Amino acid sequence: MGDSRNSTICENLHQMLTVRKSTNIAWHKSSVEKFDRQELLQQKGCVIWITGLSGSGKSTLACTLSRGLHLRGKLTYILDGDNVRHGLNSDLSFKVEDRAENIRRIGEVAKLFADAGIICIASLISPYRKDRDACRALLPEGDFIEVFLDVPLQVCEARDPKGLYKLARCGKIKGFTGIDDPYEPPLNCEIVLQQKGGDCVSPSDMAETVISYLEEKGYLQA
Ligand SMILES: Nc1ncnc2c1ncn2[C@@H]1O[C@H](COP(=O)(O)OS(=O)(=O)O)[C@@H](OP(=O)(O)O)[C@H]1O
Ligand SMILES: Nc1ncnc2c1ncn2[C@@H]1O[C@H](COP(=O)(O)OP(=O)(O)O)[C@@H](O)[C@H]1O
Repeated sequence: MGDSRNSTICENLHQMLTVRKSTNIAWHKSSVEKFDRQELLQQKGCVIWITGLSGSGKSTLACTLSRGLHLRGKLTYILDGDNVRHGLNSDLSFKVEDRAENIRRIGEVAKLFADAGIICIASLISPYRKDRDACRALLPEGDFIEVFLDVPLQVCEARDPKGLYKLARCGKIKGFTGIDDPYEPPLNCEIVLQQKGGDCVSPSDMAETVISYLEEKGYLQA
């Protein structure tokens, strides 16, 4: 009973957040389009969406990937969940509806970056499949590249670089992903990165896997 009431409240809140309130608006076209910007940059705009548990290595991969692409002369921009929550999303908590809004806003911003011709790297837990799929739906087919950092909870917890798992385990943080809040792994994403037989795969090897994918799909040329 309580659960179904909570989920109705969440659904209503979600609808309130996503209902369109801007009316009487028109779309203005520019004489400089995405195609022109991509020609200028010699690359194709897209979104690389890195999802995974806290401590799985999302920020590390985002930075390594950004550096690797930069060295190849490609323009990137990172939208890291932790960082965006310092500014644009500082009004959002970790409740289910606030996580949904965090992801929705980052998805919309990522879409703008991709339209600018930039390779946008979004790294955030984004624990719900529905929210990630909604971001995918914002972009043209192929331009949303979901990368799942498939690192087991025990490994993330052993790393615990910020001490957050420890706080979550002793109840000082409530609703921590993987402990007392859900994480829904992707069912069919573009890239899955895992450790190999218990050995760590280095962040630069992981970044190379992503760069090879981008190369193969033609994103590193106009
Ligand atoms: N309750 C709870 N659950 C998970 N994570 C928490 C929580 N509270 C704070 N943090 C810190 O916030 C970072 C995750 O922010 P995100 O914006 O990526 O989260 S989400 O996508 O909205 O779920 C996450 O950063 P990462 O460790 O880099 O993932 C944590 O540092
Ligand atoms: N491929 C990897 N192999 C081993 N350790 C890693 C790897 N990537 C990141 N780490 C380490 O794991 C910890 C969490 O990484 P971080 O990038 O902050 O994760 P997240 O952004 O998902 O919370 C850090 O101490 C980092 O040095």
